[in-house]
Amino acid sequence: MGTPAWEALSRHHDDVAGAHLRDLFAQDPSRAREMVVDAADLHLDLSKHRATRETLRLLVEVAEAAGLRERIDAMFAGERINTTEDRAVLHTALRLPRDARLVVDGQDVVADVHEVLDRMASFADAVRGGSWTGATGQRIRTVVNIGIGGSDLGPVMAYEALKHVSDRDLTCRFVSNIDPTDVHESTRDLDPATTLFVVASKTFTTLETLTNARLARAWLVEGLQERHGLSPEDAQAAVAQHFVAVSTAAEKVADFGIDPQNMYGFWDWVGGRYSYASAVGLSLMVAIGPTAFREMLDGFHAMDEHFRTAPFDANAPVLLGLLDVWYTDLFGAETHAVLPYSQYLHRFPAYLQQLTMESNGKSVRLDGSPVRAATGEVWWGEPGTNGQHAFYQLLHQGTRIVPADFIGFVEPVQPLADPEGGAADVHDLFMSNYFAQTAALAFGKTAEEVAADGTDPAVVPHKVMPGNRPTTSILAQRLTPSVLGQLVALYEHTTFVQGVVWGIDSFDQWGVELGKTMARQLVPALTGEAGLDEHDPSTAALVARYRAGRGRV
Ligand SMILES: O=P(O)(O)OC[C@H]1O[C@](O)(CO)[C@@H](O)[C@@H]1O
Repeated sequence: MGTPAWEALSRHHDDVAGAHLRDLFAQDPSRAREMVVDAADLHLDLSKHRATRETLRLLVEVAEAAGLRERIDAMFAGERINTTEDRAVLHTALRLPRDARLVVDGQDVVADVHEVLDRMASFADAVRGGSWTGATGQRIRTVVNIGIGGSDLGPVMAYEALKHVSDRDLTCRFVSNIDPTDVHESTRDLDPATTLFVVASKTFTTLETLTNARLARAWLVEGLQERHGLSPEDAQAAVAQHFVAVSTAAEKVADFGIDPQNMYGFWDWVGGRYSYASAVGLSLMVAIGPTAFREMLDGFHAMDEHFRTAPFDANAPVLLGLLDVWYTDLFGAETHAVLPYSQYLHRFPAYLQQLTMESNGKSVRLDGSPVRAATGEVWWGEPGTNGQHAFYQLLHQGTRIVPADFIGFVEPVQPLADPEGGAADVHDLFMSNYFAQTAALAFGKTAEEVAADGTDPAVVPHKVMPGNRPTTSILAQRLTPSVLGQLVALYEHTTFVQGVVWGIDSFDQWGVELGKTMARQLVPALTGEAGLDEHDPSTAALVARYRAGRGRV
């Protein structure tokens, strides 16, 4: 921004912004073949973007001027690029192969990573194989992950995505919200004797997680006594068999009462939203098994290597990140839709919300000065085809520009014949929507075409499909653990690329702190132990109403 490369891009935007995708394809039909990127097992079609090959070239120059090469190298080398927290950013080290070596502060982090992975694998095998039992000797049937943010969204997203490779004799549940109904609904039909809790919290200070863990511990201890006749002492001691922890904070885990032997650690160079390839993925590993988990890590690593080594003009995360900058800063796009054509990926948009918005929702640069352009995008989405019957109307005919990612798979995970017995199976019916939607968004339907259908002239304007709506199509053969890892790493690095161009720290999250502090301070006001005078008039009035409703006037 402010560089000659940025100025050149802005001038180029003036030239191409008015062009319709219909014209861009007419001028350059080969863009369908050439504006594509292959990264590991992912094929990305960028041809339906409101951009030309010249645009991509100029965007790459912007990235070079922003020092992207140096920033990538610094991240992979373990430099402390998260400057506001003075931390290295090394989620990529979580997926390095066993024989790699990366020394940070005199310590080979790869050896540390694999030591924890091996312990996790032994534990996962023991739970899956039935040798790790609950206090009554019964095998574990349900794993309940208690965590929030990065300690929840990654594991739950990946568990849902890879359910088809999970052990169906075991079920995972995920409790995150401090709303007590979450823990209640997640445990009410469970047997404490066959339930294992994984308390996942990087800091082990997060109010929601510790509160839910305490509620779960009380439910376990009480249930083992009432339903299984354990003495209070035995039920208390059973916590060791029914609770494990995932954290960077060993002392706090011990203070909570979880045996440090049953703690799986990670490191401060793993950000919460970048953490599910670490021990934070323990519940997932129990569900899908160590082999599939390692396949997923290999998928992450394949994308890491692509990002680290591919030239920028053939580098998927670089080009996706730059296209996001293109739309955000030059077209004024405010949101970004992610539309997986896979029901298994139904939590993927929610996962990406934390990844992208906690990372890039910033308004100051690394040096504390105000950013020079709009940053971040509001990420949202739902799986297709559900979204087609809900919000696609706005994508097709609304006045806003919403860049959208369509993620689809060639092979179905569950092969099912067409119930009518035709040539098309249900996956064909499903995927025809994936292809149709991006074509309709790009090329639309003109007034002439609508009129030619014999449409009432008064209705023609309502049926015109403007087209020129940008999309990325991401196509992979099949939703495997490896492909899931590749997809996640793709978006992690895309997020980083944007942050580098905007000059921000994509790895801190100071903006979440004030609300947490204020919530803690407000508790006495809610109970009536403290007055309301020190709060702003609006909040005081609302709390007064709440208090009255709870009989605490
Ligand atoms: O794993 P922890 O330390 O409990 O934190 C949970 C989440 O809370 C946040 O710090 C935001 O409040 C996220 O960045 C993080 O993923």
